[in-house]
Amino acid sequence: MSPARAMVQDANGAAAAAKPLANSSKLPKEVSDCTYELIESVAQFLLDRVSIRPKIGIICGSGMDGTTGCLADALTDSTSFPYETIPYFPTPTVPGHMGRLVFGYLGDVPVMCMQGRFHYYEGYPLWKCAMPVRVMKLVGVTHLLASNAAGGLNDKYRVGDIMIIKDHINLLGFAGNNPLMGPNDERFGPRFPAINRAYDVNVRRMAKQVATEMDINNITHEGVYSVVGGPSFETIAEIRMLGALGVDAVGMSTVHEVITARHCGMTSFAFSLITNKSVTDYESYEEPNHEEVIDMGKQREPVLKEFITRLVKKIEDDRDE
Ligand SMILES: O=P(O)(O)O[C@@H]1C[C@H](O)[C@@H](CO)O1
Ligand code: HPA
Repeated sequence: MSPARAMVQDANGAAAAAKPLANSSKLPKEVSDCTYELIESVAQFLLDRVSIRPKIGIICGSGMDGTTGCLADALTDSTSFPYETIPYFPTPTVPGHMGRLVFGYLGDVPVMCMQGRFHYYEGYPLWKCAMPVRVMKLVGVTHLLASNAAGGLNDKYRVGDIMIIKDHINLLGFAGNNPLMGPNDERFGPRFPAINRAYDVNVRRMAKQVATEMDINNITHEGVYSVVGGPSFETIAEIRMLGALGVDAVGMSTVHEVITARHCGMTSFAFSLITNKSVTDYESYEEPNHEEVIDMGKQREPVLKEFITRLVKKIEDDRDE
């Protein structure tokens, strides 16, 4: 075992160690209070308590972040921080979304993993939803991998399929809402970042190789994701509009995280698990619901775990070259 590994505390130990400091600090209310220095202090809080130095940060979407069968459970030599023990961190309010930041090894690759994310519909502004991505950056993470659950619009997609995201339509952005709104600190990135190459072509290529190796090409696609605010699912007219815009899958997350990651120079990759088919027919009695989203996430969890583990390994090997 490497010296770095030997120093990692067990999950309970670290959580206990984290508690006293965290309770004394409240999440800032205004974006202008969420400064570089504040994010730096959160990153330092974590770095002081773990010895591994991950280059890959993972955000687990619905179904992969629950109390059972979560990706984070697959990490070895793990140190876990319940969100409420981390200074200035928000806490999730959605059933099925745990709230823990877990450091550990996926296979033999050091990673940090968000088990539970923050959504706009929970009442958090987008900068707050995406704040953990900046923490990852200052911890030293170079690659963000985000997963989500999404409704499938593309006729070829079936429930349980995987969609590698090649691009997004930021509907919240169209409505004048973006995680980068507010003062810009150039230490994170430029005022006007380009976002047209948000989903890294090289990592997407690796993900497709992984799908081939796992023999899951028949359930793997590449497509366009659109974010809506939620929490209500879409109307039929809205789904038809999104389809006409070229959207393949629709969800309520990820885009603000990827924008924030790209702004601070991180390489980004994201994929959707198609947990339900979007309803396009006025005669249909089908209704999307959160329970089916969680159930499908759990059913596909072994495949997704394998998919992410192999991808993380490829990214790490590629970084080393
Ligand atoms: O966090 P993700 O985007 O995976 O969660 C999706 C969107 C809503 O939070 C929820 C709807 O069931 O799943
Ligand atoms: N719409 C929006 N978000 C979602 C869906 C959906 O159909 N399924 C899972 N998350």
